[in-house]
Amino acid sequence: MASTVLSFSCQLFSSKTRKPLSFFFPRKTLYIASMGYEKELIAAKKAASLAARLCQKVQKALLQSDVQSKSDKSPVTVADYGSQALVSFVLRRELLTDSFSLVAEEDSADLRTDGAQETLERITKLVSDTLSSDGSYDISPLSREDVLTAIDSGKSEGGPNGRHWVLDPIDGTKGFLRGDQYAIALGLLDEGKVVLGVLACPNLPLAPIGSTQQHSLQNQVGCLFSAEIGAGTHMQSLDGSSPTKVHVNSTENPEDASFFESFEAAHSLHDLSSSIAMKLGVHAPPVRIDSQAKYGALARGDGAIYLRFPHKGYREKIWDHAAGCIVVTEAGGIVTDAGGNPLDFSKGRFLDLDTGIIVTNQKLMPLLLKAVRDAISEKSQATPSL
Ligand SMILES: Nc1ncnc2c1ncn2[C@@H]1O[C@H](COP(=O)(O)O)[C@@H](O)[C@H]1OP(=O)(O)O
Ligand SMILES: [Mg+2]
Ligand SMILES: [Mg+2]
Ligand SMILES: [Mg+2]
Repeated sequence: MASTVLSFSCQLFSSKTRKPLSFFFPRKTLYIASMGYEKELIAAKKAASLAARLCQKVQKALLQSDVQSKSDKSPVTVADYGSQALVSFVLRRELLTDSFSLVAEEDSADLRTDGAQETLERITKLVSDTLSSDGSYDISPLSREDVLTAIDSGKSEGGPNGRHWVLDPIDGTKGFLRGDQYAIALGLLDEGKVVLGVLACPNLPLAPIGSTQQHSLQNQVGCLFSAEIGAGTHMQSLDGSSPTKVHVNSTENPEDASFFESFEAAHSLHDLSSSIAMKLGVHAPPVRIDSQAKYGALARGDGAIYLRFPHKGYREKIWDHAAGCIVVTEAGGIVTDAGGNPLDFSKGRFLDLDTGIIVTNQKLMPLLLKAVRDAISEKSQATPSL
């Protein structure tokens, strides 16, 4: 079981004179056991890895196909639903619990219509094939109804009590369609707090992004990040290498920091990020990639800052940040809204946020918060509707 070690020394004071008494307690070491989510973490890694396998198959077929145009939404639909059904199925099989609760992005309403039966059949075959390729489940062929039920198990509202799994079966749909970055993002809430998170990023290079140095892992892609509260963040290849511990970039100097943001300008205000970066003195141009792969890349130190400022009116969902948030915080980083408040995952399916999400290391956060405040106030003076 993972544990956190705290060391401290302590001195007593006389209640009459307020002078220190002449002895010290010896340095003590306290072992605070983490709550222990090992079983859940193993299940989550297995579920996300299998879902990644399913998504990779669909993305490969999509990119090789001469027939389907990239704007065709159907392959993405098949992969989204397939990934959600698969994760739900694996978690239930691995954890064997009666109180299974899943907050997930997709639901089966569209698949229950008459016109969707062919799509549903494709999804059912994909899920069955992926499960059989793993070989660890003795499944009689899955029925369409099994798949619909598995997808609909993601309708939970979450909240502050008990345990809830939180899933984005494909985060970064646009990246998936382009053949770029996407992630399968799975987290676990316990009493409103994220206690574990797994990010499977099938197209993320094992070597650092943006590094100009030659690296032995240069051409290998497919990363699995996993984090458990109090136990740090690890990365391994989706092919199954052993996990290594990762840490956020520790730079204190914004001039050495590079920053991540959404590839899609529709998802985040690029001009606001540029103005924040300028105020901070960041020299490097933004690194624009899709999905929570940004959180993974940041957790292993590829860049030092992630800025996300959705357009007015957009409400962030918990499945878009739960796994990414713990992957970064357990690697030593901080995730807050633009006002410096920690993200609150206990409010149901949505996050209530002040303006945007910012991520960096402990040392840069005060400078970053100031730059964010200044840039937002300048922008709102120029455009009062922000
Ligand atoms: N208008 C929008 N503004 C911000 N985020 C969005 C918007 N539309 C979809 N998203 C979600 O943003 C996330 C990806 O953002 P990015 O890749 O830019 O970081 C995804 O969760 C995506 O949903 P989805 O899970 O359906 O892909
Ligand atoms: Mg998403
Ligand atoms: Mg999604
Ligand atoms: Mg979506």
